[in-house]
Amino acid sequence: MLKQPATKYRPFAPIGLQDRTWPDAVLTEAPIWLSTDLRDGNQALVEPMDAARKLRMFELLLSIGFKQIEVGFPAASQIEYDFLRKLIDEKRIPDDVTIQVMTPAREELIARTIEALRGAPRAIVHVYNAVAPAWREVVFGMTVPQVMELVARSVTQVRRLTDAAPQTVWTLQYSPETFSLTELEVSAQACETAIAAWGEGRPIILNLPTTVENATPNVFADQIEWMSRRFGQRPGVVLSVHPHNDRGTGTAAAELALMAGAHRVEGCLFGNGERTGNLDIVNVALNLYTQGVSPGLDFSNIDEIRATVEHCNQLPVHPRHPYVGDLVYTSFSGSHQDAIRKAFAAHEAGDIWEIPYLPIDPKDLGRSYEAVIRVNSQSGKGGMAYLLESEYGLALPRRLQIEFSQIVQRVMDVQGKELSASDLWQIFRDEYRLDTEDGLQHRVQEVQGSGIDAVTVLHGELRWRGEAHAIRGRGTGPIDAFSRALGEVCGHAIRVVDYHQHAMGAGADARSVAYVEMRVDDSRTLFGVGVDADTTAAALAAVVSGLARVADRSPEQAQSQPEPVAVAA
Ligand SMILES: CC(=O)SCCNC(=O)CCNC(=O)[C@H](O)C(C)(C)COP(=O)(O)OP(=O)(O)OC[C@H]1O[C@@H](n2cnc3c(N)ncnc32)[C@H](O)[C@@H]1OP(=O)(O)O
Ligand SMILES: CC(C)C(=O)C(=O)O
Ligand SMILES: [Mg+2]
Repeated sequence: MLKQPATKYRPFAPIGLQDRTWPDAVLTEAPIWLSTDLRDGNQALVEPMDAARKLRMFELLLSIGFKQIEVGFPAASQIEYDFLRKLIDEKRIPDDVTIQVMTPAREELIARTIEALRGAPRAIVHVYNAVAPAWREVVFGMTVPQVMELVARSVTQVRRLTDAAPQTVWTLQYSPETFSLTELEVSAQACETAIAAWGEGRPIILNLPTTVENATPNVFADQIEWMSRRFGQRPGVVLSVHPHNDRGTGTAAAELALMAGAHRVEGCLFGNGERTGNLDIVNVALNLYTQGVSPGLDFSNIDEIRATVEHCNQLPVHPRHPYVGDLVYTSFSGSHQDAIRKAFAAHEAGDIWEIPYLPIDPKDLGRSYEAVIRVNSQSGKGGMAYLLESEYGLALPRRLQIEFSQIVQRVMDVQGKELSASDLWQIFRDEYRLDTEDGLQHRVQEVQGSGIDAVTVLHGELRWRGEAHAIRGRGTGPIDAFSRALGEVCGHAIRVVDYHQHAMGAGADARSVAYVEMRVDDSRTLFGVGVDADTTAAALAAVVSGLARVADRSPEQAQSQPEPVAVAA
């Protein structure tokens, strides 16, 4: 038995490119994108797409803006063949779009593939054969010259058959499959052989895959720069890459390869594909977007795209998947929420996007801000204040945020699950008695004196715990007068120490919300909240709310739930 399984493996040797230039390159434009969802993605599905799903995927890819789409492997099955025929016969390929189809370097399969393309206005014929040592030795049992012979024979056949169908504009794509695992000279020789058989200067895509990712992405970048030096300036040649994601670095490999000289990228939406998937083409495109480079693909309704992809592939997209997952624009943790809330408040339309923890504006992808902040036991006051403000228009003063977040935390400790904005609103209404009938029902207000010496005298009828009380109070203003009057009825000394008010809602439905911070019996400081169409009534209701909170606390509660701690602003 192996004691150290790592001894089974050997590292892939770096290629030792000394004067590499790609580390200094900056991506300033989008590459040519090829979607292989209908081929490489499809061949990896538990249940490959039927005709209806294929068509839906094709139309989705068109709507996103792909100009090159690998639509299948027509020699593989009747479904694949018929789908290609449908696209051509029903003239479903827009004038600015080129379809691509794949075939192994096998005579009968090449013949059937090109036959399937008859009548296509434009087409890329994609021929591949594996060139790495293990495949040469184990799969094909071929020497390097025999592999080159296979390439020459196959491409010559493609040329002969396509020359016989001049109504189609043909491009050859040659992929030395397993490129990243292959000696560079062997890959280069295979590409030279393909170019020579196809005809120097005629349009050819040299597509270099990490069929299986085998090294860190910088090694792939060196390989691509090496190939780019050899083929990058050759007339008719487009250098393309086709990364997979076995090491989880498909995106990095593609980006570094573009820096190293590739101009075209093949991949699948959300990284579907063999094993751990093809390169996630959405990821690379939106990474460019966040660097200020337009990818030329439209993901402005990413959720709809995801729904279609999930339908076609019958595979779910992970909630943490870059840019599209359900949770990727959501912060649960308090300090992140605090930073996001402050940055949103400071952000103005037209500003550069610099919102902490949100690398992209969710609205650019058709997502809303609703899910940006969600409250659970990891959250702080900022998150809950954000939800109450964005959903219910409550701008809680900072010290009230601190008080209320401790109340929410206690609920959370018992329930242990996420609280929605409406849960928070209900807790808030209950805690601050927004639904009680208590309060000043009728009031008559008079002001005696004037200027700095003016005194408000307030008369009225207070409803307190279901009973009506006639009250009369004098003070420096209505709040002060009312606090004194209320204190007399309830047997408490009330002093208002801070007061905030703002409008909630707009137009005829607008109401005023008042927050009073009060000191009761010189021993407790806490908030009361009142909402009313009238601003003074809202303020007075806030005083009743605060007092009710004091009065409702049983001695046991006071023991087990300490008063929220007032923290200095
Ligand atoms: C990295 C990639 O994504 S490669 C893409 C692969 N995609 C697919 O295979 C999906 C569709 N494929 C299919 O439906 C089938 O494989 C078919 C119809 C193409 C061929 O089926 P079969 O004729 O039964 O052959 P099979 O699939 O077993 O292929 C193995 C044979 O092809 C040869 N072969 C494999 N790849 C290639 C190639 N690129 N060029 C030439 N020959 C090849 C193998 O050496 C083997 O030959 P052998 O039978 O003489 O030993
Ligand atoms: C480009 C082709 C052959 C491919 O899918 C691969 O090598 O992964
Ligand atoms: Mg592949």
